[in-house]
Amino acid sequence: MALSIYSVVFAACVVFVLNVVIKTQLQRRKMPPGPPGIPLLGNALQLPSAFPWLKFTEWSKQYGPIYSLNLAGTPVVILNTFKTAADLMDRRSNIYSDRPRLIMASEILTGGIFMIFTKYGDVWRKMRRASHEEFSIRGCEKFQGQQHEEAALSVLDILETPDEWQDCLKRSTASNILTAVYGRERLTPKDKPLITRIHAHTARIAGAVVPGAYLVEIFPFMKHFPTWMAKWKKDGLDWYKRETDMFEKLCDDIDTQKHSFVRGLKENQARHGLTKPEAAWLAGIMFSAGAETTLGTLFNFVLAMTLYPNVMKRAQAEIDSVVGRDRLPNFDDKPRLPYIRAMVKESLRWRPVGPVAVPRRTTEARDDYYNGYLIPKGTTVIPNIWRVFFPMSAPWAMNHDPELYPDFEEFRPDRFLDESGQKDNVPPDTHEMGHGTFGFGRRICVGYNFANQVLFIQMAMMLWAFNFEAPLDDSGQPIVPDRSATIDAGVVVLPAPFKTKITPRSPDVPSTIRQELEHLGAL
Ligand code: HEM
Repeated sequence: MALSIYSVVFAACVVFVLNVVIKTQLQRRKMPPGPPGIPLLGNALQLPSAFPWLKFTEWSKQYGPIYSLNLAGTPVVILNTFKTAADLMDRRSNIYSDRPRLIMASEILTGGIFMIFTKYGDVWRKMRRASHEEFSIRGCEKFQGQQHEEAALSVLDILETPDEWQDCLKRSTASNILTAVYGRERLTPKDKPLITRIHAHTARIAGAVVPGAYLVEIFPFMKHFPTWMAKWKKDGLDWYKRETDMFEKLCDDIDTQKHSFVRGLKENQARHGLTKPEAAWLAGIMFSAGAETTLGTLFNFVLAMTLYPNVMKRAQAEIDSVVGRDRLPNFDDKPRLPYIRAMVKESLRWRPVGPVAVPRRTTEARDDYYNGYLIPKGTTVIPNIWRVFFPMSAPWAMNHDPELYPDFEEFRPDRFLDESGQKDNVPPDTHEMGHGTFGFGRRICVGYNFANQVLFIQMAMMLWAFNFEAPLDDSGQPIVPDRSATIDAGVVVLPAPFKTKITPRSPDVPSTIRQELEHLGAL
């Protein structure tokens, strides 16, 4: 009798597993082509845990602009061109705007109100509307004064400690965001504990997203375990409470005399309808989402300046002819600095700090079809924005698409200018930006206007003030940085540490910066 119960249970399991395998295989046949996998696990074991986007690009060579994977039963679609991304994420955004479920990172550690992971629903809509208002192109103009001052101060910092240029930029990008969000004064060493705390918060969330970090992602029923038998859940909920207190306190303490994101949220609270914790977490995410991404892009810019002296000289010539040497560049110069505008685009295209943006999930409402292929409901959709490292016969990765950028590995800003060299010229389906680094559709980066402004003024000021060159070794040979070495820093991918020699372009650089800062009342 006992044997027959076991036999029945065993047979039921076999039928269940076979059913899943057959269903998955039948579904896969209708989906875009892709590498064959093994039963149940599909392609899960073929994907390396480090730099998986390199594998995505390698597969794209074989399977083209859109292909599919099966990651242990989860259907995944990889998009490798701007057109496929725009067709789906821009033009069918009602289906493609959700995020994959992240139980630990989104539902437990951040209470479901960490905007970047939030489900495509009412909370996200409220947050998106409120943040879009403050960070729209018009909204961002209010931050230009502060960004100008911050860029000038950071250039002065670099001038005084050129070997610590990375720390100087780190402080200035952090300062930019915290000043805009909370109306704080420029960061000083006494703010270090706060910055360390926010960085630890970001690192904790990034760690929770790593595949395999928490079993609950594979066995979702574990979310319902009581906290006494699930320490990971208790810790996560404790962190959520502690960090809610931290973000709420930061909002309570804002300087109401200064323009800031939080002041705007408070003034429009009734219209936005955000609860106190939702508003506090919305403000809090801006640092996690905006500081390291902007910083990484500036590191890539410095790398490019070190590798491409001719590009640097052309940019400096443009600045000198428009701005001159008696004052610093400012935002009013932007319309007359097309090459610098193109340089911002090229820095974001050349080395995107987020190789696969933030993955999406199709809504559960219905299956979709694209070019005759099935994209089942609940599919994870990954835009492959990354680049290729070496010439391939047919690589597909959006920012390094050889059909749009034949010399894709070169840093060449004038690819984004028309023949006159004055007007912007960008490929279609890139939101007029020339790259996919800020993502697509309704969930495109809400801070991109803010980031573009910071990048523009920071690059313009650095090029006005400095020359960058590869330093020499003991035998007088230039130490050329490795252009392809990268490190995965959790939230972003950065260039591996490299050295650059930074020198002022003329002896009066320090006095001109000081004069301007004194005039602004910033010194
Ligand atoms: C170079 C700098 C930046 C890069 C490369 C970047 C990139 C991205 C990407 C790829 C996404 C996901 C888009 C998608 O799903 O299609 C995103 C989302 C987001 N970004 Fe940025 N970002 C940058 C700067 C900023 C800044 C400065 C802020 C805030 C001031 C910010 C706030 C956000 C937020 C809140 C989201 C979530 C949007 C949503 O889910 O609706 N980002 N960003």
